[in-house]
Amino acid sequence: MNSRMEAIPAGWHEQIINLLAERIVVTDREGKIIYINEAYCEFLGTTVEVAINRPVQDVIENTRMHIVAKTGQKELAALHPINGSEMIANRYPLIVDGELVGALGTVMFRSPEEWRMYKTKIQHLVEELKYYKTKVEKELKSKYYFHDLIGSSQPFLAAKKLAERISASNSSVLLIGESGTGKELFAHAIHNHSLRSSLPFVAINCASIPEHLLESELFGYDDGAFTGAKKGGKKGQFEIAHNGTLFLDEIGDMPLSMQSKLLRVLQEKEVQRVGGQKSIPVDVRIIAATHRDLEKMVEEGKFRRDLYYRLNVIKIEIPPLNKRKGDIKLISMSLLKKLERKFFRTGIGMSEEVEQRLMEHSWPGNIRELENVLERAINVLDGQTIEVFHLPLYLREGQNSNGIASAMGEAESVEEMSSQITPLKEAVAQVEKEAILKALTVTSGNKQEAARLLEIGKTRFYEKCKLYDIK
Ligand SMILES: Nc1ncnc2c1ncn2[C@@H]1O[C@H](COP(=O)(O)OP(=O)(O)OP(=O)(O)O)[C@@H](O)[C@H]1O
Repeated sequence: MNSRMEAIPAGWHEQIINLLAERIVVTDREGKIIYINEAYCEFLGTTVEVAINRPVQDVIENTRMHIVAKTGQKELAALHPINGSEMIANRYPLIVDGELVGALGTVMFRSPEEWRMYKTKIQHLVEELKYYKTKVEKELKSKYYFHDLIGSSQPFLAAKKLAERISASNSSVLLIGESGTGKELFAHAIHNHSLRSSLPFVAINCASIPEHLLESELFGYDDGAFTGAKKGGKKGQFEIAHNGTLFLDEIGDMPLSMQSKLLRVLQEKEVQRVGGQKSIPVDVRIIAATHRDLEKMVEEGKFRRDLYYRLNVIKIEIPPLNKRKGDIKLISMSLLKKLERKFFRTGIGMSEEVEQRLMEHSWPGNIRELENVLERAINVLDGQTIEVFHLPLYLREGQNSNGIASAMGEAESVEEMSSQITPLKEAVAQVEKEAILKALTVTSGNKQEAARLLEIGKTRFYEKCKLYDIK
């Protein structure tokens, strides 16, 4: 029997490939798509004609195909978030005649039904895995000190000075600031500058812990507290942070039922593990942080007033990046140094035009967004100077700070101006769509984070994405 490929009629090849893997993409060494099948395009909400010859990162969110095409390192059964779901991706380097020529990627699941079934099955596990992964990463990450907090603008220095001054005290601290302004960095720095610095610093993100895990995570559990509980029980974060600092990030997202339990622990300075009887004394300094307006939440009955007072002993407001634009260059330089180490590069700088674009932007995602923009630029940079075309589209186009092109300034007559007026409903829809797209760019496609930036619930966010056909 002839087992050579030539024996297979040419017209069969594509169908055979499609049967082997429902969604398939092939790139060259530069990460440019040279083949993608219809099923994959359909799933991505694009077409083969649009996708072909484009950089794979522009077509497939969160892809790493261009990296595999460069490194030659295969990645098997990797979790790949697409369209808000975790898919399983395999990425193989393509080696022809001993030479790395590109990469081949497949995504599992043959039908949306199959994918939905799988998704329901593993959703719980993925949530838990994500939570523990972030926690481990955080624990391994180097700790920050006040000198790591870059900025010389007046409002920033005032916040930093206050934080430094109160470090030695044992009072609770409430850090208020938009997402990505550096609240976590402040918490680290306060701890490292305090008398507790050699003792544990435990960070916990109240928004990212699945609700059913929060209580046992904070307070621990005793042997046999629930099915699947570890033998011998488990310490909670309060016990682990004993004598040190407990950083409660996103405190505004803590469910009301948990708020009462937290308040009790703060008042009594002792915890009771889930399923346990014993009270365990704990001495922890609390640093809480949120991007939400807690006072408003208290008024609306969404946050306990007594807990708010207990946490809000020392309030530090961290200014958003657009209120300290003078710091943008300094912070960018410091971030570039950090990124140079990460990517084993040296001497990376930015053109004046790029600096100008960075100054003009409103930075809804603050320093985290700036960091993402620079990291993306380094990824696509061949030389040493970041130019405007290395920036994401929304910064390249020089939109004004609201992301809406300023048409008014260009209009010459009343007639011209009136011809530019769109029905309000349409205009609102356009602004909403742009805001969602921008939030998704800022968060590198993370829908949950994008919803948070836009300050709307996840359900509303998904409804809007559906309405505006945003995949
Ligand atoms: N002043 C600063 N100088 C340099 N880097 C900073 C500064 N502030 C924040 N960063 C960087 O910006 C990123 C976001 O910071 P951080 O996680 O502390 O923000 P956050 O306010 O806690 O965000 P979130 O509310 O979303 O959790 C981090 O990578 C951090 O290293």
